[in-house]
This record gives sequence, structure tokens and C-alpha cells, in this order.
Amino acid sequence: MMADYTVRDQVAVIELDNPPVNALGSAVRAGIYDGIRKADRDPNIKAVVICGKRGTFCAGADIREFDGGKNGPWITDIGDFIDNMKKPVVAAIEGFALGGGLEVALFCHYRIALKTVRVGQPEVQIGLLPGGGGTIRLPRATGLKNALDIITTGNHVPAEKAAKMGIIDQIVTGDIIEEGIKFVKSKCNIDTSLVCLRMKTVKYSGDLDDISEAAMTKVKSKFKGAIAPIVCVKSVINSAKMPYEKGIDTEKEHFQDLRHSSQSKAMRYAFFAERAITRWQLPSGGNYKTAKPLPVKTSGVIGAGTMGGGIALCLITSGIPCILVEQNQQFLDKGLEIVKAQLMRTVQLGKLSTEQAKKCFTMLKPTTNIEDLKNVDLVIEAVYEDLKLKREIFEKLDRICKSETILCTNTSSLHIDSIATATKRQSKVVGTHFFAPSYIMKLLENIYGTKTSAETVATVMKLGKTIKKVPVLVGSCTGFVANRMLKPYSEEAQYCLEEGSTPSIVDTVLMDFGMPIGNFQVSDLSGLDIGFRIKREAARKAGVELSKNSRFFLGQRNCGLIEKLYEAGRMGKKNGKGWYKYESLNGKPIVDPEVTMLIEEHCRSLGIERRNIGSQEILERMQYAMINEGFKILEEGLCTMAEEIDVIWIYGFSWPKYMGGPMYYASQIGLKKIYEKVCYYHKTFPYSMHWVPSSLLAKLSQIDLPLSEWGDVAQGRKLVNKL
Ligand SMILES: CC/C=C\C/C=C/C(=O)SCCNC(=O)CCNC(=O)[C@H](O)C(C)(C)COP(=O)(O)OP(=O)(O)OC[C@H]1O[C@@H](n2cnc3c(N)ncnc32)[C@H](O)[C@@H]1OP(=O)(O)O
Repeated sequence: MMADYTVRDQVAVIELDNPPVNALGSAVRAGIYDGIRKADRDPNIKAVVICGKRGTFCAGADIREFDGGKNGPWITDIGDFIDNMKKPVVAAIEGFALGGGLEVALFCHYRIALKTVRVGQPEVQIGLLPGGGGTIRLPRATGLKNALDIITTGNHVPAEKAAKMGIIDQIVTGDIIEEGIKFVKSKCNIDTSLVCLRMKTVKYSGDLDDISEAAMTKVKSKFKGAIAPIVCVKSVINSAKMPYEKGIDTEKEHFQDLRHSSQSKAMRYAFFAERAITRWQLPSGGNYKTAKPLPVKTSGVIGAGTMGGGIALCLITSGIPCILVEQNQQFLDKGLEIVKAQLMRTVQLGKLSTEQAKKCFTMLKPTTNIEDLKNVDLVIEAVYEDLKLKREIFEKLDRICKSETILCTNTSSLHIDSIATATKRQSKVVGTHFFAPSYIMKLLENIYGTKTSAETVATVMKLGKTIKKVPVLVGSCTGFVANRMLKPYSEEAQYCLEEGSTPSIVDTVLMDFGMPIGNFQVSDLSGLDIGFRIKREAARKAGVELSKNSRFFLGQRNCGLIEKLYEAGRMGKKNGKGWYKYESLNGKPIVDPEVTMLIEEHCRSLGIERRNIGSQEILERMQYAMINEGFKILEEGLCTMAEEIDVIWIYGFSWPKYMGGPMYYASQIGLKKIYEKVCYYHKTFPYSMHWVPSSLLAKLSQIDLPLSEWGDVAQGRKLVNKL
């Protein structure tokens, strides 16, 4: 049994015991069920305490069991039994009570908790609804409005707030079991039916249909394309519409439908992928187990532009003091304004109080003197993408900073070694690639160079977590993983324009797939001048001319549309015209006939025949080209597992979690089909290197291996020819 049963002072104590988070697997459910029945039968027992071992109550159902068909009592059987008990039952909560964990607590007559506790119904984040009575009982505890909010967002609620909401009866300090026993003994004479949530009515104000409609509208716009939030709303509304039993039965049906849905399977995959990528390893052998992170108590950021300012903000809002360096006072002042404005916005969003924001700001020390960085533990350089400039800065930092200081570069494309070699501490140089807007986007691509030490990697991986990012470790190559994969994706989008499509058609196809924003809208947001400069820099490096009228560039297919738009003064959203036109800085993209004409003229001048391109082809070409690149990245060992690529796309480019990430998506389509299509497009477009099929993809397309083993095949840990 995975729940210990002991008796203390005539109180039965049932302790959930399933490391590491007491997940409510079938054996744990059976343990609780047997425990309460035993306590009920025993005339010497006056009351029951349910609690968890190892400092936490329960993180919910065992997510891994949803794929199989494990039995054991259904969770609501526990609730049904407690509802009929005359002996009081209290949930004594420490750590987390999430998902099925909170549902078990809601079965109990009372809930007490330590101040540090967090409760929540995060099932929606793995494409489910709280299927153990949560959508029916939580509204009875806290009212419809709060329940809708908690269940549709999946957000954790801190204990004191949960107490105010009526979810927790008492906040306690000290030993949670002792407190539980003391509390429940004081309730031995009450009529338990009076405190049983099943018996309560659901509180709400206004018209139920209006509440339902408003909640539906909200979740449909906030979680576009996701099914679970919609079903969550339906089920919570049922709690007020239906008798308790009918609500519970309907909830169970909804739960089973969602559990078997492709969206939930993908989101469950993403949940474990996010955890798998924390088990990083370096080709040199260092890994997450053996390497110890260095403390980062003080930090510095060089460059107070939007990127650097955002990074500094991440640091100070996580309690790490930061010295922000700019080359002159004017730039520094401008940067500080950006930081202040972003802090204000955080306050407006209710994520920080004014007091907290003020305190954060005091942790920022602006300066124009780089020498001020001499004693910090870690510096992040965030100047613009210029190798010469970055090398100069690193050479300076190497001289100025104490020998222990870790030097990070926020480059989006340059090889780490090309910067690290400017120093005499290559083992302490590492890439930390933030994504714009750096304060908001969750992905942190950490890049190791040839000589980066495991200790340095461990430090930036830990720092990533501390500043609430999702850090993923990758090897160094041009563009690293994210931008390297983005390149063929956006190139194919532009080729589709040349061949007959339009920016709005391409973007609509992507958004219908589930991307929150289309390729050309993103390009307008970041600015067409960026894309133009990248191409110009590549041309400069290769010693060739950039020609907008050539269909070939560096021996590859070329689309000169960006150059043409740039020349026409179309910089993107910032000047109101790019691939679309905009009426204001916050305006929506509007199809611009001028762009359509420009594209058509471009095709005429180059003799490109335009045709009707179907949405399937657009999607396939953009996604398969990028997926093929993903396999090359695995093949080259720049990632050690396919999960890393998926997490990068989910958190760097907002790939819908309910589609799992591009590699997971490929696994669902089938590698054989992907490989055949890649070969077909390679034949059709022989001048696009990105269509050269990855040999790993070719190999894996011949066999049926789960995604979790693709990295092993790539790294030679699994020999496929011996299978
Ligand atoms: C039978 C009931 C039927 C229906 C209704 C109920 C449905 C549910 O309850 S669905 C599950 C709802 N709960 C969650 O979604 C919570 C998931 N867990 C978390 O959010 C976090 O793990 C945490 C906040 C509880 C702790 O975070 P942290 O301290 O950062 O640790 P990790 O996330 O790294 O987790 C450690 C370790 O535990 C594994 N794990 C966590 N929760 C579960 C779980 N519910 N089921 C199975 N495994 C779980 C996690 O994967 C980590 O292990 P690995 O590193 O080996 O992957």
C-alpha cells in the first residue's frame, strides 16, 4: 500500500507515500480507500487525518498512469465514502495539494495548511479537467467565479489566498500531523454532514448562461485551439446546473474523453519533456548530476537596449542585484525608462505590488563604467550582434572581472568559441540566448562552447530556473537550435509567396494549425531590417554581392523579397508597414495591396510563374523543412534528445503545447511519411540545402522507435542495425 496507516491518540493518520511527489497512482488511491474504511470500522478511532510524506501532500494523479489502464478504486469512491462518515476527516496539507491531491482534500470535511502551501487544479495544463470531482466540489467550496478562474488557468493558489477563498479552513504553523490531530479532535462532536461539500450549494451572482458565455469567450481567446479549457468551463457550470451526482458522472465522462484526446497526450508528453531536458549532459562527460552550480549573488548586464533591459529585469525581479552597463548616459537613461515601464506593466498586471516593484528597482545599479563589474559573479553581455564588438567586450571583461566570474553572451547566432577565445577563461564563457521580449519569453537557450566547463553550464542552467525561464542546453552552431530551425521554416514561407501565396494566406494557415501568430507577423514585429541585415552580413562574410534580383545566393535558392520590401522603406510594425500595414503601433496587421503588387512584380521580373498553393503544401513545406533540420541537429549531437527541440519550440516560438512540439508532431505523422515528403521536396527544390534529407531521419524512418530513443540512436547509444 502506498499510504501508511498509523494510529495516534485515537486518530487514524493516513500518510500518502509515493516518492517524489506522492502522486495519486492506483496503489495510493487503494491505500487511502482502505485506510478510511479501516478507520471507520474501528470503534477506537474517533477521527482521521490525511497527509503526505516528504513535506508534500500530493501533486495529483500519477500522470504516467493515464496512458495505461491501471485500475484501483476511482478517486471519487474515496469522496463518496468520506461523505457518509460520521467521524471527521481533515486534510493536513504541506507543500502542494494539486489536481487529484486537492480533490482528495476537498473530499475531507476540513482542510488545514501551512502558510507555504500551494493548492490548485492544474489539469487543464495537461489537456484534462479535474476528473475527481474538482469541477463540482471546488465551486461548492469557493463559489463559481473563483472555481472557474482556478480550473481554467491551472494557476497555483497560495495558502492564505486559498483560505480567504474558503478552500482552506485554517492556516497553521508547526508540525502538520500534530496540528491535524489537534484540529480534528476538536471536531469530534460535530455533525459531519454540515461540513460536507457535497451538501453545499454553489454560490454565484448573475445569470448562469451569461457567466457561462463570458467564461467561454475568455478561454477561447486566451487558449486558442485548446479543448480542455472549454470542457472545464462546461463542467464547472454543471456544478451549479445539475444535482451533485449528475455533475460528477458528467465530469467523469468528460475526463475520459479528454484523457484519450490527442491534445492531452501531447501535453502530457510536453510535461515530461520539460523535466527530461533538465537531465543535461556535455559531450565531455559532465552532467547535471556531477556538476555543481556556482552561486550567483550579484550580476551584471552589458547593453541596456530592449534585450539587455529585459534581462536585467529578469534578474532583479528574481532577487539578484544587477549592474546595468551602457556606453553613454543617454543610452543608459533610455534603457532605464524601458525597465521602469516594464516594471509598471508588471504592477498593472498584478504580478508585483508597487512596493515590490520599488524594491526591485533599487537592486538595479545603472552605470557607464564597465569597471563596476569587477566583483560580480556573472555577467550577461547583450549588445548587438557584432563579433568584433563582442570580442572586445569579452577581452575587457576578462581583464576586469574576478577570476571566478562567469561570462555569458546573449548571442542569437555567433559561435561561442569565436567569442570565448577573446578571453583566457574559456571554461567560464557560455551562451545565454534570451528570446524577445526577454522579460516575457520563457525560453533560455544555453549554449556550451568547446571549453565551457560543466560547472559553468550547471550555473546557467540553475540561473535559468531561478529567473523563471525554461533553460535548455544546446551545442554551438550558427543560429544554435532555435534560429537554425527557424531559418528553413521562414525561407519556405517566402518561397511560397514567390510561387503564388500571400503573407496573410501563409499566416492564416499557421494560425489555423495553432501557432499564436504567423511567420510574416513575427517578421513585422522583429523588423524587416533585421532579416535584411542578417542576409547582408552573410553576403559580406562570403565576399559576394547581395542581389535582390537573383534567384540564387551562395549557391542556394534565394528570395529577394525582404530586400525589396526593405528598399521600399517597409521596416515592419515599427514604421507601420512591412509584410502588412498597421494603423498604429498596437494595431492589427492589415493586408496591403501594395505588398501584393510588389510580390507580383517581383515574380514577373524574375519569370516566376505563380500558382495556387494549398494550405497543406504551405504547412508541409514550412514544417517538414524545419523538422528535417531538427533531425540534423540531433544527428550532429547539438541536442542530446528530441525533447529539447520540442521544448525550444514551445517556449521560444509558442508552438502549441497541445501539439507537443515539432518532433512530437513528426512522431504522430510518422517518420516514414515525413522522410518521403522531404525526399520529394528535395527533388522538387534541389537548390535548397534544407531539403537534403537528414541521414538520421532516413535511418529512423525505417524502424519504429519511440521519440524518447531518437537521441540515443543519434548518439550511438542505441545501434539500430542490431535491432
Ligand atoms: C485518479 C485521478 C483521476 C482524475 C483526476 C485527477 C487528475 C490529476 O490530478 S492530473 C495531475 C495534476 N497535477 C499536476 O499537473 C501537477 C504536476 N506536477 C507539478 O506541477 C510539479 O511537479 C510540482 C509543482 C508538483 C513540483 O515541481 P518541482 O518541485 O519543480 O518538481 P518536478 O516538476 O521536477 O517533479 C519532480 C518529479 O515528479 C514527477 N511528477 C510530478 N508530478 C507528477 C504527477 N502528477 N504524476 C507523475 N509524476 C509527477 C516529475 O515528472 C518529476 O519526475 P521526473 O524528473 O522523473 O520526470
